[in-house]
Amino acid sequence: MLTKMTFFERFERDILSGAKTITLRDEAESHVESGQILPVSTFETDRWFCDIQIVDVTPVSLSELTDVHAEQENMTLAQLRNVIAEIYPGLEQLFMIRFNVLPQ
Ligand SMILES: CC(=O)Nc1cc[nH]c(=O)n1
Repeated sequence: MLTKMTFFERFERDILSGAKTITLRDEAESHVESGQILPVSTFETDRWFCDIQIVDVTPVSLSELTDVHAEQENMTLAQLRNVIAEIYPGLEQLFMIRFNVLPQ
């Protein structure tokens, strides 16, 4: 089970504002469960910036991504596909983790 989650710094503002409410991860980073509370820090410097509560985790393949997923990531679908291809080149099986940011 994961005990923390990291995000690239470029996503921090969208997460804190509530504009980004999901993250798409590979299998290794999918081991969280509904209700779990996790500290979140930046991938680059491991700086804590919030705590999140997991809503749910759902398998989703790259080819199944829609505008709804993109909106939940505060991106266009084209942007989202590019981001995923950059982070997880060649990976088809993803896991959608929905979360809420807890008040600080
Ligand atoms: C650090 C890292 O992998 N961050 C990711 C990966 C996928 N989605 C996301 O929002 N953040």
